[in-house]
Amino acid sequence: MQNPVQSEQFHLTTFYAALDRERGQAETRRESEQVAGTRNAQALHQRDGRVRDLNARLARLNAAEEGLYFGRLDDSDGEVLHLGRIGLHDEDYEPLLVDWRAPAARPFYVATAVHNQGVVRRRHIQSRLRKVVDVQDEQLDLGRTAEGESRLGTGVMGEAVLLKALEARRTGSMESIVQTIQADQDRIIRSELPGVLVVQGGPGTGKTAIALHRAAYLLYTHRDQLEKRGILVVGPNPTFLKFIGQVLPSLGEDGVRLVTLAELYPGLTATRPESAEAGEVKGRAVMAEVIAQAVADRQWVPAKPLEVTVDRTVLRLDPTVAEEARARARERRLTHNQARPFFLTEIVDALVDQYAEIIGADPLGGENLLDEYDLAELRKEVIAEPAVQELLHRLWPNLSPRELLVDLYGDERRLAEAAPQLSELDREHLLRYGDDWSPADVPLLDEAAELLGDDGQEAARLKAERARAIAYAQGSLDVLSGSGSTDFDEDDESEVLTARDLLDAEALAERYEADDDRTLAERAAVDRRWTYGHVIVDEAQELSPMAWRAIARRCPLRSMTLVGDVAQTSAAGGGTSWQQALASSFGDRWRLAELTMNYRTPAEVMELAGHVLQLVDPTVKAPESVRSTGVKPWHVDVVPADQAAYVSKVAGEEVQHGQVGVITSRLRLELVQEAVGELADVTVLTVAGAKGLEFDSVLVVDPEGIMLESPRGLRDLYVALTRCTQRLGVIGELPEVLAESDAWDIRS
Ligand SMILES: Nc1ncnc2c1ncn2[C@@H]1O[C@H](COP(=O)(O)OP(=O)(O)OP(=O)(O)O)[C@@H](O)[C@H]1O
Repeated sequence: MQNPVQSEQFHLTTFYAALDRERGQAETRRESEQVAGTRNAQALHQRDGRVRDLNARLARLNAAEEGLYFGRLDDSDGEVLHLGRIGLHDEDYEPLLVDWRAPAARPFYVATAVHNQGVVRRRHIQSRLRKVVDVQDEQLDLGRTAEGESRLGTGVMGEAVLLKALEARRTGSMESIVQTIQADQDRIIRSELPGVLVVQGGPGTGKTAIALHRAAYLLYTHRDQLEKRGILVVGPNPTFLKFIGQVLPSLGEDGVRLVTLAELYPGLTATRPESAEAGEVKGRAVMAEVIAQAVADRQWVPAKPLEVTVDRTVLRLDPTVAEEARARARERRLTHNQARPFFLTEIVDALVDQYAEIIGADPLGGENLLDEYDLAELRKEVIAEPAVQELLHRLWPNLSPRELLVDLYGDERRLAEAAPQLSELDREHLLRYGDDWSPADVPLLDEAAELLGDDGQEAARLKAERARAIAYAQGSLDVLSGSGSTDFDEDDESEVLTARDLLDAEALAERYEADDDRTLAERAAVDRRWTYGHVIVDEAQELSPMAWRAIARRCPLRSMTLVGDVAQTSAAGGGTSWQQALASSFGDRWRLAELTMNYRTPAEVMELAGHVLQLVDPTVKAPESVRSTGVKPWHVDVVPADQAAYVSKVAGEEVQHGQVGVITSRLRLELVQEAVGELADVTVLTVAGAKGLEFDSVLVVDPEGIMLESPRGLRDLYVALTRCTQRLGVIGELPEVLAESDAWDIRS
């Protein structure tokens, strides 16, 4: 009998042959599509679509190259199922390899010895560069046992393979976990598409990994629904997005846009730093009312009549006229900028009437001497008068969201009028000058954009887009007519009209617009009103109520996955309970799933972090580590003056264990960064920057400082202590909560 490695090598070779065949076929089809000559615009357009589909298929096939085949299920009837990163067929279209996301693959992740779902053996196949390197079996029929079966009885699936993955050195990028997804994680990944799913889990429970695999699962299962609108993934910072950026491409999926909150509003990246207090005020739900009031305040009615001079004639605008015009414009329930022309028309009408009465008055007391033509001329004159324009601008200006906020933040009086519900101190936090933006401004800009509507800039942008499409289409037509003059053959497709016969550039542009060559992420990025088929938010506990409003707006269907840990909240405006965080945008219309196993942090480190968690919230249980390393965390108290140099020395030593993360207080950041310099494999960050990341070895520097420099400092310390996969060292004076623990290996 063949040994398992040999027999699986046979299968693996068959699957790679199928992969190569499919790849070859797709490439050949793409080539023939590209060289096929046609002058018919519609046929061209359809061909472009086919080429795009083939490119997507090829990208998926290429992404499946490493670890193509990783699992096998044998059932009691002798049926065998092979599982892989992608589905493959043989030449007769018989299934060879089942995509891990297909319903048939599910027992691989959820079958247990107690509920074996008919599976008698689960096999894990590990390969490298098309060679099987290891095979692990789990016997799931209770009558039999086999080597490699879960020793701990923890219900951990594929324990040996899992532990190998967890113990492996980190590469600086998150990797796919398709081979070792655990049953409780699988339930979340395959949870139904509609509704808001909140995934609460402590550090290292796999929330990020699961969220990304869920995106891949949803795109596979609901491709028709999701392909056009895409999935939005919101993460805490650019480093984090870089860290997770390879997971979905490695699963062959690209219909996803990854952003931080700072990039959510088109046309700006909001990176201006600001105080935690200002950020907190801006995030409050009440700011929606403040913005609405700020907009309403820009629809001004003067307290007394205003005078304006047109060609030496003084005209008066009565407050009641402005008041009534404003009421009627508001009744239309349009946005501020959309309603503006209706308001202006009434004001101009009133001024023109007055003007006509004055200058058209019959000295003999008869009827007004002006005819319709004269009135139209007077109207033009009134509108052209700069003083009238200025008056109209004061009464109801055309506003962009940025202008509204610049004016609001920069004017104490405006702030007091728009935000009477805020305290004076809160308003002081908002007061500032300039047109640069912090992440907390993004939801406010978005809110303002909703209420103001298009200020003309968006229309200008769309016009530019359209001009681009027309220019492109014109180019295509020129190429077509050029080729038509040289190689047109009477016999060849003589009934097919050339593009120019059928279409002009404008009409062709319309088609190209519908068939945009930019990626989904690129198109969505420039369109504030883009709505996604599904939204995933990572580190969701950090979001303020205003941020939730901006996110919810991007998914009117409310199909969302929100993953986070309310014990790790750093942001002053973030949530410390899901009820409180989500109430204003989702009420109680969300479902909760919880994760309790920690796949990252070793038990020795978690014991220490657990003390901090006890203080953060005594009702929360720390997640249980799936493994221990036998290495206790260590501590050295080094006086602040010597800390940076000491850290640099130790970080240099720690790199022998892999990627090193140095997490320090904001106060010490620069000093430590300078001391560490450009050491390879060492990253120096604050807790905010380390959110969601992990390293083989972590040095936490100045724990007391981390704890004291923010109102949520204890939670920050908890985050910092839980970033390592192997080793933790703490440098500097210990806060009491850590000093009391006996989980330490004390260094001198
Ligand atoms: N089933 C699994 N198989 C292999 N590795 C896993 C599994 N689940 C989680 N991991 C690994 O555990 C580590 C932690 O996962 P992840 O970063 O997704 O956790 P998290 O819950 O988002 O953590 P945090 O809240 O601390 O940021 C990652 O390296 C991830 O790949």
